[in-house]
Amino acid sequence: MAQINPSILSADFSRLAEEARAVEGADWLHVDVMDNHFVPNLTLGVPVVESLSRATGTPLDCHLMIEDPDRWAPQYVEAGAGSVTFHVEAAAAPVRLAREIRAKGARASMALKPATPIEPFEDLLPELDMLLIMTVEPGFGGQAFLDIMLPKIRRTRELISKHGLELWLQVDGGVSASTVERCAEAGADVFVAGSAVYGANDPAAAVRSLRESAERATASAAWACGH
Ligand SMILES: O=C(CO)[C@@H](O)[C@H](O)COP(=O)(O)O
Ligand SMILES: [Fe+2]
Repeated sequence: MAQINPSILSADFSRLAEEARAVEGADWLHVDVMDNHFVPNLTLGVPVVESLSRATGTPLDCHLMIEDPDRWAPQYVEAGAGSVTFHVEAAAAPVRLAREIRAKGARASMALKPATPIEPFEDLLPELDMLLIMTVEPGFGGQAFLDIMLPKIRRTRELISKHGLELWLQVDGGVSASTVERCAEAGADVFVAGSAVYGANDPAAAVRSLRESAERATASAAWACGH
């Protein structure tokens, strides 16, 4: 079952609660936390996540593009996030951190920037509930999808199948009506979409349409046979 997670980064920050409610029916609300160190952009932090979690019934999928996630990630669980993603490039102790996120009651997820390969992290996969493959350089919404990431999505799906894991495979960056099917065919099952949802006249309809396209592509994909 394909999941669509609208990214609040493309919403109007002066009306966050309203914008969160505009995508009710989405599986998760994707919240991009940027610290202007790990990426050259600054967004929001723990107090805003706390308020958002009270303002919407949609669970929060927090994507931490920050340094020192070992210190900060647990605070996002306490603030109400249902899923917390840290970047492996920034984490000092990714296994310990994933275990701590899970122990606090959230789904633990690890992200890879475009130039970070999956292979060195094969043994970590059982510690995770989701793996995020960035399909743009992290930092900004509205960038063009990097189709050179498709082989990495494919290889990651093969590793997940090889180990018989339930792990979700998320793609983030440039996901739209014209790229979602290729991501689904390659093996992704969770799709973050910022500009493709909040740039649409009807964001909730955009979510439904992306989900339909992803599910159609998944149904005919070799990786999903018997999934
Ligand atoms: O993490 C990020 C960017 O760093 C993303 O979540 C973007 O916010 C996705 O926006 P679009 O590429 O879909 O416009
Ligand atoms: Fe993101």
